[in-house]
Amino acid sequence: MTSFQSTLGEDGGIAEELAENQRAISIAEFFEKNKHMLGFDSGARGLVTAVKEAVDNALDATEEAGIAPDIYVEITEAGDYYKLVVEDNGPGITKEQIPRVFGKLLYGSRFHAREQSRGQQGIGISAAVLYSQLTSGKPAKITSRTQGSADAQYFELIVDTDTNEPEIRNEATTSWDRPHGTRIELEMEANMRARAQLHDYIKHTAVVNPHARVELREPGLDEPLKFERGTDQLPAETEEIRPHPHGVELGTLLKMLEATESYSVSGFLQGEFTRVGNKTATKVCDRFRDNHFGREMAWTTPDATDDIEAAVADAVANKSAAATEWFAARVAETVGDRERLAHHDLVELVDNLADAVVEEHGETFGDTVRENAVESAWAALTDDERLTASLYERIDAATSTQKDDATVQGIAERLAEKFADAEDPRHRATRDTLAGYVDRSADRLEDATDATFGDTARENVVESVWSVMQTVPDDLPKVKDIADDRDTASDLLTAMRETDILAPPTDCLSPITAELVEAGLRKEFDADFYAAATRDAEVHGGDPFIVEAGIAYGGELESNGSVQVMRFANRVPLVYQRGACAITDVVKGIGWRNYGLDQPGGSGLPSGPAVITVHVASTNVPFTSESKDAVANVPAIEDEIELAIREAAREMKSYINRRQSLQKRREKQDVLGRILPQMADKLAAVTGQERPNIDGALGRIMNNVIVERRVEDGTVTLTVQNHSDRKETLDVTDIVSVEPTAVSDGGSVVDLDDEWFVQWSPSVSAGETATLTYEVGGDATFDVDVDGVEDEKLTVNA
Ligand SMILES: Nc1ncnc2c1ncn2[C@@H]1O[C@H](COP(=O)(O)OP(=O)(O)OP(=O)(O)O)[C@@H](O)[C@H]1O
Repeated sequence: MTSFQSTLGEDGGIAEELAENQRAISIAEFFEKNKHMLGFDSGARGLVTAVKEAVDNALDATEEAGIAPDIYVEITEAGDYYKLVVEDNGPGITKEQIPRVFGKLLYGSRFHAREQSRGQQGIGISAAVLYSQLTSGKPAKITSRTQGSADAQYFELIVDTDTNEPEIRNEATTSWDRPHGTRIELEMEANMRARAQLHDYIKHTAVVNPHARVELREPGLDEPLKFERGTDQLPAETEEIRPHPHGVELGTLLKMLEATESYSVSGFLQGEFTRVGNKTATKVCDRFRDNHFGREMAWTTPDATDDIEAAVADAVANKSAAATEWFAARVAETVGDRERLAHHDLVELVDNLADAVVEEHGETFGDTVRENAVESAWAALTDDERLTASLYERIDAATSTQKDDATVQGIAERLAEKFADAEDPRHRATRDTLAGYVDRSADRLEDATDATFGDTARENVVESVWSVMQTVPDDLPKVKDIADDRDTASDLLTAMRETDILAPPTDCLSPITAELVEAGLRKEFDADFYAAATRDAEVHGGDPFIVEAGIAYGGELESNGSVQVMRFANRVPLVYQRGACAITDVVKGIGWRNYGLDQPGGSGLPSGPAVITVHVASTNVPFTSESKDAVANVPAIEDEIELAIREAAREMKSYINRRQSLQKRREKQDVLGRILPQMADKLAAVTGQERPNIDGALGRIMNNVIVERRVEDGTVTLTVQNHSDRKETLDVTDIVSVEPTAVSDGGSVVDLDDEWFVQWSPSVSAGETATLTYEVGGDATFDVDVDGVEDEKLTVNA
């Protein structure tokens, strides 16, 4: 045979030559070459990523230890390089762990934990160390003091890229004025071109972590950027959860099977997974049995069972005629009593009767007799005609009136053949095998006749037959055996995924809450309107997640250009890869014109004075890459992001509508305010009569709430006339320079530096008037303040 390889020549040795250059690559070496994957693709970006990794770790560590975070970040120019210092007041890191945490990639405490945390992979901070040593050649300097210890530990170290192990350059015990915490010092080639992103990261971190105190110093700032703690309340503590059966992959399952102490599958499922109790474990085990062993077809039994009786009698040898007759008659009779019978039913039934025959006739029916009896009875029960009749009934039920008799019969005959020809005489089949039988039978029928048997009809037949097939009672393989056999493990995994199981608990998550999302927006943005929404927890790939969204609108927000979208994942601001993020995609996909924002072309980022913020919290946020810049397009998460944004956007829409209608009202009022006096003047001129009193006319025409004050003989009367079409509740405060007395019902008086605040909160129905009174002696000055009704709907004549 001539092969392409023969043209390579006779010299050989190419593989050997190649082999000389082939060697394992350490993970550190890999990331040294692929820094961009971890967010260290340029000096500008590298600095931001290093800050982010250190600050995220500081927040994780302090929160885990129940300490209110106090984080200090300092960037200074150091000759050709930049020096980054990040200090926290966390629990510190033990002397043994420091080298591994900072000098070994993929070393961390969170990779296996199903709990919401900022860190996930155990790469972040060691990658920053790697980047700093590669660009400046200097080791990382770490100081850490653990809670309760008198001294701090100091290390200078780098990552050995050949071995991915820490290389300690210097080590000392030292003193540190912080009672506990960690200080990291890294020198790196960098620049401040990404200053905006750095500030955004720090500012947005403060927005979603109001319990943290954060301070940033960098060369471009005259004053440090300080964010004081807004609350002493730490985020709710999260619970670690076991994996959910719907979320694990085959590799993880195999590892778990190897590691578990459990002996049985049921024990393994209940012990290692969340939301699996005895009942659910049984359901999974039954599915597993179906996938692994297949089900057994249960055939309908004949009305007359003479054939079965004769067959059993023939099969029993060397027993007395009486015992044989009794046994054969009972087997036939019991079979006849059943509507359907699977092979394992027959085995059980024969066993029971064989045991009974000892009591009746004193003769033992051993294994061979039993096996022979089963075999003969099964053969008599499953002749071609019976198989076809049983299947005809199932196919007819599945296809109802759509198929003619000949077609149903044609499929039944062919399918019966498949069962009869199968290697396993017990007529066992997995669902896939059954589907194969049905497909081939239908294909053959279509070839032989002009009947058609489409996909839906085929699926219905499979379902109909499968529903009468029975789960077998065989013992499941033991956990240790499954761990050694990928195919069996895969059957188990399929069963886990196919079984309905309660969604995982959500106490492993710590959402910011709608209230704090809104408070964070209020703190940072001077807008007219704020709204926020927190959705209920959902699940993706076995991991629970919660989406929250907030919107700020109007006020001092920039009205030119696109709205600002702030993205957060597990309370970490995402500042890069905006265009590759599911959050941005969802914002772009919403029809914002429906919510009152401009959207050039009807899609894409809306424009106008708004800020949209979205937070995705999960035990496993699916990021698009290791640098954790963008949320991946997982449909279940995208759906929730959309619903959360729409919830907040609906509130914004009603606010914008209300504002627009008030704006129209204001314009109308302005026009009326101008023309009413002119009309009054004109009327007086034309009629020669006195100019009509137009006080209050504007308010009445505009259906306003009118507040008027009259003072007569020391009695002050404030009237509140409600000309609108709904009940209004107002806060009316009259500030008076003389002490008031005899304040009418419901009123209160507060004395402040010789000014008296007389207050009422009247509720006035549409078309009604409320009268509020008090008395003053002597000359007084008055100033009324009314709250609770928009300015545009209020006329104050006082
Ligand atoms: N400032 C700190 N205080 C206490 N422990 C820390 C601190 N920084 C890091 N650690 C510990 O070191 C581990 C490794 O941190 P690293 O940044 O490499 O990974 P991570 O935060 O777990 O995950 P990711 O790679 O997603 O950032 C953390 O899991 C944590 O246990």
